[in-house]
Amino acid sequence: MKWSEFSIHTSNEAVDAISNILHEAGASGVVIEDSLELEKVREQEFGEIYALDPVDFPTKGVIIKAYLPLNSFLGETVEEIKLAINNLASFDIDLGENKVSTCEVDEQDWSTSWKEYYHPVKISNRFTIVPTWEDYQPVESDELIIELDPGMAFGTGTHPTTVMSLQALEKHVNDAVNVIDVGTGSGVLAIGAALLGAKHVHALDLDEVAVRSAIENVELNHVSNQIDVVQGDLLDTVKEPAEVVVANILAEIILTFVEDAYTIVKPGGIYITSGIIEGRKEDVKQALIEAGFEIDEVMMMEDWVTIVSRKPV
Ligand SMILES: C[S@@+](CC[C@H](N)C(=O)[O-])C[C@H]1O[C@@H](n2cnc3c(N)ncnc32)[C@H](O)[C@@H]1O
Repeated sequence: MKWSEFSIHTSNEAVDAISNILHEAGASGVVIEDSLELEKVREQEFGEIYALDPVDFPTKGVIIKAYLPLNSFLGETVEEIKLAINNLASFDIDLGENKVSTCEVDEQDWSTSWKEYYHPVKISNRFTIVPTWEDYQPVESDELIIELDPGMAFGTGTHPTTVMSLQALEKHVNDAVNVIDVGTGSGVLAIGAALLGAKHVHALDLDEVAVRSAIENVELNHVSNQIDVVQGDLLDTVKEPAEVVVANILAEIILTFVEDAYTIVKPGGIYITSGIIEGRKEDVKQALIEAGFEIDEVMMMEDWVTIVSRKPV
């Protein structure tokens, strides 16, 4: 079968909105590539492992790739997608380079082309993200392996906002805590929390494609007994408070539920907010403090920020 490959060079800020447009246009999966990341990752080979050095990644925007079946509606669909993307500018969303290109590919080409790019990536002291087709053996005795299939949807798990969230989870999750993962996407953070020993993880996402992808990844990583994945809007499905709550969503969305988040974090517990573009850091910090949280740590990678806050006892 023939497919049309869309490559959209845009800004970090526009990723969620453009991914939604592509999903709505019928794309079966959307993959986000930091434009310099793949190049750097390939250059910095250390044996089988590729190291990500946060300070080494200048911001050049991202490339979003999506695949649509080649059929008689394609011309119309391409025009609709371009129009919808250009309309985002009227919501003050920076579109960066805003270059859209398409080309024709065979299914076999794109389903195997991922394999040239993605290799095991060590993203923190303990976590290594391994594509499903790689036969990887842990190097360290306490190393934790998260298996993901970047071809399915929602990226490789190596986006700065995901990496910082996993690094924060590594510090705060142990076998005494329950975790809530708001906007689970591929399920990568929920899986990470389960591998760190969390008693239970409640993972949720608004997007049903994300929910399906997360369920598949949870099964792939053999952590179904610790995680439930549901479709839900923000905290609607949350029944019990937890010691650790993580939300890797955009600042605009985080700001809408800071007070509700405060009620579902147990006293003494941790709230990890990620997906915050640098320009919104102070707004989110301020909102967290006003809701009653104390700021524990502010992490930065490229122009992304993760804020770890604590609910006082
Ligand atoms: C930036 S992705 C993060 C995915 C994953 N947690 C990670 O760290 O890689 C944000 C996710 O939030 C989800 N999302 C957006 N709005 C939401 C809402 N109102 N309720 C639940 N999930 C939402 C999106 O569908 C997307 O999967």
